[in-house]
Amino acid sequence: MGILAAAAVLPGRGVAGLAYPWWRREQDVAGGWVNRKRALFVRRLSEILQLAESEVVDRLCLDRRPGVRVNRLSPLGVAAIHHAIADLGLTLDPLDWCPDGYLLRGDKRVLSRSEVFGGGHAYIQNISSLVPALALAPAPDESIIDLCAAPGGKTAHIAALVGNEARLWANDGIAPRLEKLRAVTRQFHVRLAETSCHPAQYADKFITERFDRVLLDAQCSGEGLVDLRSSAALRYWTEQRVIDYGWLQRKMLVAACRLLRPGGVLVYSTCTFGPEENEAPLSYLLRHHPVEVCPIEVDIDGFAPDAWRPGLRHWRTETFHPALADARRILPGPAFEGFFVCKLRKLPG
Ligand SMILES: C[S@@+](CC[C@H](N)C(=O)[O-])C[C@H]1O[C@@H](n2cnc3c(N)ncnc32)[C@H](O)[C@@H]1O
Repeated sequence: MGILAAAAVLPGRGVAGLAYPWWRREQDVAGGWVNRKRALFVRRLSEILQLAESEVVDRLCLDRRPGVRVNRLSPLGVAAIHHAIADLGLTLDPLDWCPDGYLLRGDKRVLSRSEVFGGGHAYIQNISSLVPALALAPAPDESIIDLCAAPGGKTAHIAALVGNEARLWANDGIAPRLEKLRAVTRQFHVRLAETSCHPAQYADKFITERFDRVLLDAQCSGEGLVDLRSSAALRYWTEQRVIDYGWLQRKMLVAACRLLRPGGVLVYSTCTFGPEENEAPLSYLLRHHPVEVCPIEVDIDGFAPDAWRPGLRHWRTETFHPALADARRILPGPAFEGFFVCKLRKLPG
């Protein structure tokens, strides 16, 4: 067969076989795949969050205002930290629902490159990440474990809430991440009783101590952090990956529950939306282990009305535990990243 004849029968070729070269076809196939994945993702989130698809897209295409937590553990003192931040030409707008929590007005890079951050006097984090430690409501003298702790933002927040006066244990399942956690906690003046590198799903096999409070800020598919303006935003996202994480999280939750003493409190959080990673593993825990859901007493409603949704009762063929209405699904917005938080208490028995 001659070249022109071959070109004529190959799919995707133009009349002369050159008008639509192979590399354009590859690009279009990849582009079509990316667009289909994006459409599937947006449709899924629209169902989960009960928002119009256009609103899902708008909420995942935002430059969010950065959050800042002024670090009470710093030897500099809170007033001096505020002065140092003002001297950088930056402004802090207080969050009435989070002590020492602020929204930053100004360029985050100015703060991250400054001695205020380098010296561990103020931590930069999205304000959704402030909710889990507040929900945990730690108290001095308690024993507390953070099971997926690296890089350490929430560990440092817990330490600040108790003035470094709790027995605080930080675990992360990935060794290099644990090193990062050690560096961050040193930088932010956090006193840790223990660090360890165990897979959270088996942590109860390695750790014999039982705790007053457990934070499980689980590894997840990160749907709440997706920025749809980036063509690579969904590179690693698939529904199968979401389902696989759900199985891991179920095991992590069971181990976390076993690490609690009766009456102890567990906070489960993810930065993802899939019910497979949130309500499904939690429903399993509630149906097979002695735990109950507690309301989350962090009042973000005045700050951002309509900022969150209750946990879902149904998703596709599944029905979830009714108590999960007290879980919170924080919607992505101009300040909040997408997040899920649930607080549980271990019952005696
Ligand atoms: C969402 S991040 C935690 C963020 C952290 N809580 C913070 O506020 O800085 C999840 C962490 O889980 C860790 N991780 C992944 N798989 C794990 C496992 N099987 N067991 C324990 N930790 C794991 C990752 O290394 C990652 O640091």
